[in-house]
Amino acid sequence: MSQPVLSVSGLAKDYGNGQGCFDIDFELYEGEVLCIVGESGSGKSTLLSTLAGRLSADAGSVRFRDRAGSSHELTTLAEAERRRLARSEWGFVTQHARDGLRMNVSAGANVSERLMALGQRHYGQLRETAAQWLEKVEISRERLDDRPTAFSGGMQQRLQIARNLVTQPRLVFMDEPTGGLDVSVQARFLDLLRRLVHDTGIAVIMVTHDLGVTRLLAQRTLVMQQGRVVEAGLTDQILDDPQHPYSQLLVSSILQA
Ligand SMILES: Nc1ncnc2c1ncn2[C@@H]1O[C@H](COP(=O)(O)OP(=O)(O)OP(=O)(O)O)[C@@H](O)[C@H]1O
Repeated sequence: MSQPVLSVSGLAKDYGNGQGCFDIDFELYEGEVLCIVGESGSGKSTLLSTLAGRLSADAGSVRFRDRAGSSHELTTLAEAERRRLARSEWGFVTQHARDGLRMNVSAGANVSERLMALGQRHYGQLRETAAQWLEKVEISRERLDDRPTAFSGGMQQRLQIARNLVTQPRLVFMDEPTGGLDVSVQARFLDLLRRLVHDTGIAVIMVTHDLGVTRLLAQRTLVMQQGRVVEAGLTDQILDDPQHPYSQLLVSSILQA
């Protein structure tokens, strides 16, 4: 088996009030989608932000293997290096598009920004790559010069995906990317995401409340309660035969809904 993209051991973020995330261990491989589920306040977003270096860790290790095979310890990475990796090797898709997009520049500029940050300067090529990525996320290339404010919620989320995937990252963090979308738009968005993961081989770590999303996308799932992982394993096993009482509760509450 290939080396993991991410190896996490003993990771903790302690807000000092007993809240945060603690003793987190897992590995993530290329092409794999891992969902983090759990009730509100269980530490899912804290874990995601700590993994991505947006919050500083208080203990443990997060080792990231880049495309060239070099390994980086993310918990002690210098800020400039973290920014470089964040632009080139990973992406971050937020629940609210306004947090992940630049709303007052064009869709094309949103998609090209990361390429420009990596040194691409040829205007015609940037525009063509941006147009191709809009089409990949099912937005007409005619909309290249429109601002995201003129897009629907589903289109904005698809634009965020294009903005993040254009640099072919190894790993994409997603925080409730379907949270603000209505059900029919969600289904189409999830289909697209599944196809892109399959085609590009990216690894994804996704926080979600929605076990339907987990079932559809994730090979593996972490169940969190009060800042800790109470159950981890294959998604089908966790959803069909949960072992921990809290996972059983979570699954049965969905079945009853
Ligand atoms: N900056 C902070 N300082 C202190 N406590 C915090 C801070 N941010 C979050 N917390 C607490 O840490 C716990 C975990 O929060 P977090 O946002 O990670 O949970 P979550 O599982 O993502 O919740 P939700 O599903 O509602 O987004 C919560 O009890 C929250 O109140």
